[in-house]
Amino acid sequence: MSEVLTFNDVSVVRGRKDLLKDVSWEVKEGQRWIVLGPNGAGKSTLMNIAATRLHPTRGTAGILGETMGKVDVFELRPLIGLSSSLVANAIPANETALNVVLTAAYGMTGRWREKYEKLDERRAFSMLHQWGMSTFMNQPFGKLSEGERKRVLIARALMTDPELLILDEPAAGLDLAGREELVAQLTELAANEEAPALVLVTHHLEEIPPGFTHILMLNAGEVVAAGEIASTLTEENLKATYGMDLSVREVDGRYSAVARRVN
Ligand SMILES: Nc1ncnc2c1ncn2[C@@H]1O[C@H](COP(=O)(O)OP(=O)(O)OP(=O)(O)O)[C@@H](O)[C@H]1O
Repeated sequence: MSEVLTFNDVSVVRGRKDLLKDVSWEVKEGQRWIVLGPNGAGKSTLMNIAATRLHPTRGTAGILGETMGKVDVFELRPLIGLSSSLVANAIPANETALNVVLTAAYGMTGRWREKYEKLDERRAFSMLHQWGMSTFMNQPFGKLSEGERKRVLIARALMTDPELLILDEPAAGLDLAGREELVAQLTELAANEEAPALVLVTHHLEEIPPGFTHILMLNAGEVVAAGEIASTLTEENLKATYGMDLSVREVDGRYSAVARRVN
């Protein structure tokens, strides 16, 4: 199984603060990871390194067999699909849903004067179709609902047929039905052997799609625990992650957590 991410003692320091501290993490081909942690734990910072948007201050970040700092990131980026608020914010509000997906093939966020291949246009349409968004192809991104935007962003992230797909809080802002539909689609994606390695950042155990295999738990920039979900997502590790006594339930591969009642 080949290495997708090999992070050794990765730290990111800004001023006197360690946004990440000595994070070691390995993601292999075929694995599906959840990254969990409270606000400010460093999840997005870690995803920005994995997506080659940020260099570690210390340590080494191996990405798809290359080492950050020793490789042209523009060669790596087409191999990494990223859906995040950072990407969403870079997209012009008047760009159509189809163009949002299509421009990923050219490493851009807005269409300008480039000429696109018919083949790319067909693939962009097919990606939108797969994520239930083909009827919105001509609608401006800025006029889509939150849930529709999330789907377009995932279609965009998959446009280049990446080897690693990073979804940073894909269910944030979705209503209950929207979340459940997304979890169902991500469950299908996780089960697809052709799908890239997956990394999904979330705050909520309810958003973990069945079929995800591993979890990385972060607190204050440090790894609390990492490993297979079944053995790692324990009440003890959740307490160390969130500083709160939580009671965890698992029903048919779906997880949930609530505060433990003190009698
Ligand atoms: N450029 C920066 N300079 C200083 N501090 C920063 C910088 N970027 C992020 N931070 C801080 O680093 C910490 C980690 O931020 P990050 O966005 O990675 O956390 P997160 O786990 O993704 O949080 P959330 O769940 O709220 O999105 C936060 O305390 C944030 O304020």
